Amino acid sequence: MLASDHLLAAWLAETAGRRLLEVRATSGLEGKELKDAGDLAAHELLMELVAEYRPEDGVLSEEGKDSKERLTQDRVWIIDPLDGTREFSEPPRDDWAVHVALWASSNGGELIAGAVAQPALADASVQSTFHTGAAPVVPPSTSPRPRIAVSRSRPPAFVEALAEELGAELVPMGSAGVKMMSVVRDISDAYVHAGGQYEWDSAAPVAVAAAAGLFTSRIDGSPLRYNQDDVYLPDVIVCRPELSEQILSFIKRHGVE
Ligand SMILES: Nc1ncnc2c1ncn2[C@@H]1O[C@H](COP(=O)(O)O)[C@@H](OP(=O)(O)O)[C@H]1O
Ligand SMILES: [Mg+2]
Repeated sequence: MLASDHLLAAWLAETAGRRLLEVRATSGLEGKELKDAGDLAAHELLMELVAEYRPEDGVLSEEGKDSKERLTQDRVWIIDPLDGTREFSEPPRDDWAVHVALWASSNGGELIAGAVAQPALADASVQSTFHTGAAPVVPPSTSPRPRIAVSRSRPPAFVEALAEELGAELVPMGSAGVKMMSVVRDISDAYVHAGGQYEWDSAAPVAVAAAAGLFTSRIDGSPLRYNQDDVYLPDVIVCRPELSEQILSFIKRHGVE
């Protein structure tokens, strides 16, 4: 099974997710200490497992040192060991995730696999790992008006104006990955972010969202590019395809300030 990059990504994200649940349940830590312990435990486990199963590949992790050797490698894993760190430290919140993506130099550089695990969602009735090995099927929208997923702690001001123009409502939640998976899961219809983020915040969820047939781009409509020298990737749109034109047009007319 681990010969497949898709299934390896899913297994890595799930395994790190289980480790995070354990840290949350048994460490006795809270607040910043819990955040740091989670970040570190998931990062170290993922580094060990990638080295064991894909020793030739490069890695870019939020919690690791960026060696830049990855710029010369054909395959690079882009990992956020714990996205939504704040929500992780607020049990029993479930809006945090593990992101594992694989970038390859083919076709000028592209994401070729990705997985987002949402470990705290895990109960028998709800799928909690989304991955490119079995691309999720996005159900028809159940909402009479569009829903836009926004940060719980720092919703960008322009998204409120965008929501007004679209007649949309805002759905606050933590974690970039959880917000993108909320579009996949028909909990929202769009995630529009600007003002700061890094490649690891969006790589895996964008790979999954694209595989599920959703629209993904930068806010100027250009493609999202990964494994760049500068890993700052401050803006992203993930939405149902039928909303992309309206969203891009709003941003073109009003900007994001
Ligand atoms: N303005 C900004 N600058 C840098 N990172 C940002 C950001 N806004 C959001 N992020 C990152 O995107 C992720 C989701 O944030 P939010 O829940 O507020 O939407 C978080 O990742 P981490 O939890 O991995 O740090 C957060 O750090
Ligand atoms: Mg993150």
